[in-house]
Amino acid sequence: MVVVGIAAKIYEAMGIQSWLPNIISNSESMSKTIHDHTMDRGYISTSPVESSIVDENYISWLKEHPSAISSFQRIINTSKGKQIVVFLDYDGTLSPIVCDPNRAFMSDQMRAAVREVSKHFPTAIISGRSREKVYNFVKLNDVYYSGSHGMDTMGPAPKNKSYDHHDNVDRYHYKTIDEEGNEFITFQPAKDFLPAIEKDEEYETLEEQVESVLVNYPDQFHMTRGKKVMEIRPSIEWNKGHALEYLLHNLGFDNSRNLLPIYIGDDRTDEDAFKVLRERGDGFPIVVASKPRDTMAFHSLHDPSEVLSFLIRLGRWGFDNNADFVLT
Ligand SMILES: O=P(O)(O)OC[C@H]1O[C@H](O[C@H]2O[C@H](CO)[C@@H](O)[C@H](O)[C@H]2O)[C@H](O)[C@@H](O)[C@@H]1O
Repeated sequence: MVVVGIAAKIYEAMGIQSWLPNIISNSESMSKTIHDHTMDRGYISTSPVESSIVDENYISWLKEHPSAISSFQRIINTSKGKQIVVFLDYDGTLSPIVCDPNRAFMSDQMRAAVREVSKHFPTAIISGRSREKVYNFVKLNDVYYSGSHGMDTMGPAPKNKSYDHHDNVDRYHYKTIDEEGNEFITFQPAKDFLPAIEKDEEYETLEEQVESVLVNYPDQFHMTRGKKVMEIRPSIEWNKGHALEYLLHNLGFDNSRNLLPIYIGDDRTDEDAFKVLRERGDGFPIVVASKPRDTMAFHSLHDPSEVLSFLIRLGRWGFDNNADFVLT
């Protein structure tokens, strides 16, 4: 019953109430009820509702940053007469966070959803990775790519590489099956190092070492921090927020009155773009977060599987409303 109570609170926070009286206390049946319900609403069956977000703090945080899925209609209602433009972060947004950055694959489902969205709305992927790396993960030609935190931006590019994700099979490379029986290959070459990576003291030591090197280059470089990642960046005033503005300008959408930018991202570096949207006052910054955190975003999505649900709905809405965008 405790589990039912918490699940009910989560769903209430997500704006799902009508089915609550029908909840049954048997947890297996409840799982199925949640699964069926989420499927009905276009959610993804891998929803972590049954496990990891059973967290009171998260529930109250959700009230401040409501689910972009339950707010979907409200978001769409504000788009009347406006051009929706979609900005997506890559790691942690379109792909799950994994140990090896070279294995942060985007699922075929996500790719199909992004492809569908890009048919109807200008779509850009803004990443801390190099543009080429992101392109090689996403492999869609009709989207804009902005790599290196927006320092390297390019429009539609020809597909230039195939990606083989079945190489290097060893004991770290194993098959997992989701609730629907779909098979996934998981590859975690740094799995054995996880306990060490988790030790804050060691991360801090590394951080100190990097800083001690950078002290010699005060005008040229600075360090930024992401999810278990430190990056040395050239000291120029350019971030994902600038990239967003640059892309809007380049797409010819300077008239903010007719624009509805949507930006979805999970990292600290995405906050620069959220801030730009807040300041513009015309868009929807959406943070991908499975835990409460300080953010400039208005709405939230729990994880990439919810990003997928949101994008599927957006693409479907674009299709139903004949919103065709032709990239030039
Ligand atoms: O702007 P993003 O597209 O979110 O890229 C940010 C960083 O992403 C990568 O690191 C993160 O994802 C890795 C793979 O899931 C993970 O191993 C790492 O802990 C994360 O920080 C990428 O490696 C970085 O270069 C990007 O800056």
